[in-house]
Amino acid sequence: MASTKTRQILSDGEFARTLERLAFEILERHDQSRRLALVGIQRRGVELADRLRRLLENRLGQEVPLGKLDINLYRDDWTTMESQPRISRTDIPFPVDDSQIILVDDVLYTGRTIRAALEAILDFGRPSRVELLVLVDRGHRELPIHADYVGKRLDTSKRERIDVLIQERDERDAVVLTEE
Ligand SMILES: O=P(O)(O)OC[C@H]1O[C@H](OP(=O)(O)OP(=O)(O)O)[C@H](O)[C@@H]1O
Ligand SMILES: O=c1cc[nH]c(=O)[nH]1
Repeated sequence: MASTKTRQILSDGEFARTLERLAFEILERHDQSRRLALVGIQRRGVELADRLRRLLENRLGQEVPLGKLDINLYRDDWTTMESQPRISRTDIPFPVDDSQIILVDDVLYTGRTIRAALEAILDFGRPSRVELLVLVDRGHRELPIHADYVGKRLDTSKRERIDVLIQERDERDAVVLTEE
């Protein structure tokens, strides 16, 4: 049996501080914006976006709309996937036209999830701008996609896997690298 080695990349304290820094970076660029909205990609992007929303609302003193996106139907490997795509929920409860959207996901790897997410968002309307925030950018892009806000950049090998654990779903906050 192949052995696996696991290493913690972010502890719960580092995780919280990283989200606070990312919220400050958003505020630096979106000072007075009333058209700011967050969209989390299912699954853990949604919980991350919700954490960021609370941090932003505390600072801005105004509500920041939060949407959820399930990109499974937009995947470019849909027809070759062995199992049926898992359908969770898409809910965009704000007008997308002219909004400034920050798309939130846990890990950026090939970029194919983000490509699909952009296609999904554009089906709802025409935002004035879309930016990307990820907790971990692990490299190995297969498309010309980059993140505007990055929690942690990691040089990884393709044999490694990054898992983001989040309290609301996994009972603790952490980022873990597994080498197979
Ligand atoms: O840049 P990419 O190569 O597209 O990879 C990044 C995506 O992979 C993971 O999702 P996964 O498909 O594992 O589903 P999950 O979020 O439901 O666990 C992760 O949450 C990102 O959304
Ligand atoms: O390492 C990886 C690659 C894709 N998606 C993840 O969540 N982790």
